[in-house]
Amino acid sequence: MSAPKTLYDKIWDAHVVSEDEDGTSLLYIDRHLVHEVTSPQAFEGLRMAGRKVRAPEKTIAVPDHNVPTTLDRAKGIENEESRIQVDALDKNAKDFGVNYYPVSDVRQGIVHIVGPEQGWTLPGMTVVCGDSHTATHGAFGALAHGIGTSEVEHVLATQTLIQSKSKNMKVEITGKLRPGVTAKDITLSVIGATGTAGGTGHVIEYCGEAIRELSMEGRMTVCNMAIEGGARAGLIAPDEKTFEYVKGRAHAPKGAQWEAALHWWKQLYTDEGAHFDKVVTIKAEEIEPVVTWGTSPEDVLPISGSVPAPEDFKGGKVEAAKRALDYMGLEAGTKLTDIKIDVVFIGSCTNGRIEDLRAAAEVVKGRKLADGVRAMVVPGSGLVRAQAEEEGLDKIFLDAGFEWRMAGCSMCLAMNPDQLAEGERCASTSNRNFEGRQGYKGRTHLMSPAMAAAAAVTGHLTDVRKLMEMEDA
Ligand SMILES: CC(C)[C@H](C(=O)O)[C@@H](O)C(=O)O
Ligand code: SF4
Repeated sequence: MSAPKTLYDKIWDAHVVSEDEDGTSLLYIDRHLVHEVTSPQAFEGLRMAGRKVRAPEKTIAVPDHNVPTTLDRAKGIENEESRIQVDALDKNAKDFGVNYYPVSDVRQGIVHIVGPEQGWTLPGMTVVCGDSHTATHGAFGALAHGIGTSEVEHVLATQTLIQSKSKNMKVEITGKLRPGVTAKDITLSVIGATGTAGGTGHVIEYCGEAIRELSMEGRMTVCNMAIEGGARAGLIAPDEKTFEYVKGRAHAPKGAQWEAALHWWKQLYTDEGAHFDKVVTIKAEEIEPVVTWGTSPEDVLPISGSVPAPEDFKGGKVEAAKRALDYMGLEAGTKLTDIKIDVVFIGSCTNGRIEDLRAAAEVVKGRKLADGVRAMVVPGSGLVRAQAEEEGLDKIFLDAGFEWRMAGCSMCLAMNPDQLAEGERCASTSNRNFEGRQGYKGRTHLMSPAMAAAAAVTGHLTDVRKLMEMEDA
């Protein structure tokens, strides 16, 4: 019998092409996702060297960060820097013959939503992209992580990547979530518990009853933020839900190939007795709907709490908390539910999928935006948008006074005109609350789609369970 292996060990071992004396390995890459921000120099490097893309059929490109999300976006991009990046991707995709979903294609959207949607992301694969939130694809039991632009060029040219193996970390969420608590609350609570450096040097495998009970979309939300917890990647072992989600998608295997793939996918679990270098266990029943109060994803608290005081922290964190409170314009001791908001953003690769829009719409239905609040819903892909319209969700949002946008990263990072004005405070379903992330001097509170919707209709941070009169509130 060979030694018990973790899921990460198994995928790693299946992809090692060669091992170097310096301890690094050359890994085969199954899927290379590409967006317009981190790829221009990589393609240019190939062009200058007279090289080709080694496996264009395994390379998938889509513009997302810079694209306008207004209905008239076919008119083109005003901002020159943004336009140059998107135009470059248009040209590079054509010149190098890779799979491409241009802005005019209904399948266009955020790269991490398009990959799974089109069946490019499959269990047991290695998936890379010049983007830190590539961790999202780990929800399928794929080893997925971000790479830098020079690595993008290396993968384009060789379909391989030089890597050092990470350590194994297990995050187990035991028991069942209470009503009104979502995948976003799990992933933020994990970071609250471990800190943004808690996963450094590790690949996290999320497991436990609460993870198994999540839908594939919820699992993507959890893995999406593995990087915010410092980890190289997040993983969830594939199961029947995974196979069901993947089956029949455009680029999923078919017929005999499907059967062969299933055979391999069913071996993708951590063996009994396999070693983890670090283990974190959280009880699902103890997780509440949470929001962030500061400028790091670890600045997270249950909505029933109050803004902390710098003295509540230790060491270097005291100064960081002072600065965060100052930047956020918050006073220690303020009840979180007394924090008024100006803007609501529902979207991003964390929470821009159909179930997220359904959850938000359920809260918004029959209600109106609070006075003075502006809000936008930005579906994660054109197909998510179409599905939502088929279900009448667009009408619910429009009737309440929300803007209903086209797909893209949008106000998650404000590379397009969707930005906060100075000092504006936003309830956001995205994954980063860094200073200026959503616009110069803009302030971000991260939360789930249901919680963002509750803030939209009340005008302040709100416990969605109270608004919806759920038993646990
Ligand atoms: C632009 C890109 C490189 C960046 C990332 O890597 O994550 C972006 O997607 C983000 O979310 O900050
Ligand atoms: S939606 Fe946000 S986090 Fe996701 S890839 Fe785009 S900018 Fe990055």
